[in-house]
Amino acid sequence: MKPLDPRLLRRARAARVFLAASVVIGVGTGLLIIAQAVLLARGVAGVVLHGEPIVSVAWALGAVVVARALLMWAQEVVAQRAAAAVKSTLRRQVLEHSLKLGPVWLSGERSSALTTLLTRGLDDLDPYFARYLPQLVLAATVPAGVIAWMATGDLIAAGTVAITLPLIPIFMVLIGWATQAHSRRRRRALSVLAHHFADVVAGLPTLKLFGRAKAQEAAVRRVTDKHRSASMSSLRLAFLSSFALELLASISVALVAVGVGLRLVEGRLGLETALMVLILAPEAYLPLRQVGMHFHASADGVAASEEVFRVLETPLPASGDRTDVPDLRTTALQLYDVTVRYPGRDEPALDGFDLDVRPGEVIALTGPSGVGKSTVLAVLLGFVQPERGVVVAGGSAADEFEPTVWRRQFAWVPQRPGLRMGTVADNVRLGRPDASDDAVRLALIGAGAGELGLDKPVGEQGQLLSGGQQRRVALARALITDAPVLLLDEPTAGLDADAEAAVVAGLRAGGRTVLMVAHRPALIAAADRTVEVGTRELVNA
Ligand SMILES: Nc1ncnc2c1ncn2[C@@H]1O[C@H](COP(=O)(O)OP(=O)(O)OP(=O)(O)O)[C@@H](O)[C@H]1O
Repeated sequence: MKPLDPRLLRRARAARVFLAASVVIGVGTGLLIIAQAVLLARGVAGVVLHGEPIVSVAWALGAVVVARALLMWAQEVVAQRAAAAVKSTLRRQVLEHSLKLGPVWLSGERSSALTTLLTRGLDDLDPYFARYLPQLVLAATVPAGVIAWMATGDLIAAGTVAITLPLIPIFMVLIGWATQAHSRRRRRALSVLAHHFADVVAGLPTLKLFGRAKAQEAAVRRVTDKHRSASMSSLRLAFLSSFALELLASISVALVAVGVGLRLVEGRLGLETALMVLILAPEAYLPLRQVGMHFHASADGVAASEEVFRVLETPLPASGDRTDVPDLRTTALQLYDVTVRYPGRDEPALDGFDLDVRPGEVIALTGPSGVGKSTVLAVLLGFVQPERGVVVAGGSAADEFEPTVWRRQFAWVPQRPGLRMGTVADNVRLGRPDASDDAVRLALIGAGAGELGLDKPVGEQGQLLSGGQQRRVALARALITDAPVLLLDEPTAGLDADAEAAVVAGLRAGGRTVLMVAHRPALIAAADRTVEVGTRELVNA
């Protein structure tokens, strides 16, 4: 683990500002530590040797202590602000980047891992900024200053500190290597735990129905045990490494003290200098020891930021920047020899697929489950990059166009409707935010959902609506857009015959181009043309 990931500085301006402020505070702290030691040594030596009054030194010492307290407060404020700003910057960047990577990249386990990362995961950066980084800066500034000052009074003591001090970072690096693997293991266990809980809670009704709810207890216990033992071994390592560093620092200070004592007795060193060296010696080791202490608390934060960078460094699919997308109301759309292979799959999901979509046509894509029908829609939307072949509109390849502008030509109803919490009207208005109530009502009627009130509440992921209602609201959301092409993935699955008939009528009424994945006869019959995916054959309905 690198002490400071340069990517963090590159990606988050707040981290750079924070580091600069920390260096200023670190240098100030170093100077105050030296001033404090000098004043203390002078005061004690003055009282002991010459019986001088301590008042003026005490005032100066008081001022130094207050100044140190102020610097610590400033460091705390700067650190908390920086942590909050960096977390929000990284969250925003990860969200934006994953949106650009698209729903296919996000699908499956990745979405829950990302949820853990963006919520609880990034909060682990708090101790990294509040404790670890400031100490790291102090470790880089204070010992150097302290040794330099010591050298002006006692070269041998300064030399002893300079030789023993590097042992601490060497030990820290060794401990760091061991910690890194532990921290990763703990993070993985936490992620598995989060997924497992989410899955069990989401699937509780099903598990109860099949009498498997009790069996989950054992599984949850197994996963939590793994997490517990990973956490315990991290803690064990943290305690052990603190002990090792403390021991090393104590022995080093003792070495300095013995040398100073001997030279003092032999009369080669004055009392004031000896006191100053003795007060300063522990201060030289302290920042490094504390870096070691906070290192473990911050390791989770660094692991989280590494995951953030893994997402941010996932290359975006190549895309063009042309914004002159042809209007698909009047322009045909073609797929030539499109072959798609998902990462990690040997078999292509779609193999040499051709399709010619004329404006205003209603086309049904049919074929057995898993043959690649949804993949055709994903290719058209630019969510999946074909390994071979091309999508063409008006003589230009689709990937020459800016993806968001290209996607404005389409309204998409995926297999999972993806509704959000709010009301039915809120969800329909995602298609057109400025739509009037009448327009929303019309879209709902077009989707065969005229009976749904606009203010009917919708829960998270469409809860509080039936499966069929969710589909029809998602369809209304597509119908209310003015996109010339509708891409519908089994839009009438789960609907009764009447609702299906209403949907079919609604689709045809708009006069738009429709490309729909269809299994049900009523929907297939409503199409102008049926295309069997996976056979390269066109069958006219
Ligand atoms: N994100 C993905 N990662 C890996 N493989 C995928 C992914 N999405 C789909 N596949 C695979 O690609 C193949 C085609 O999937 P697709 O969803 O396009 O089929 P489909 O014809 O729409 O199926 P269905 O009718 O069941 O919805 C399947 O074998 C599927 O397992």
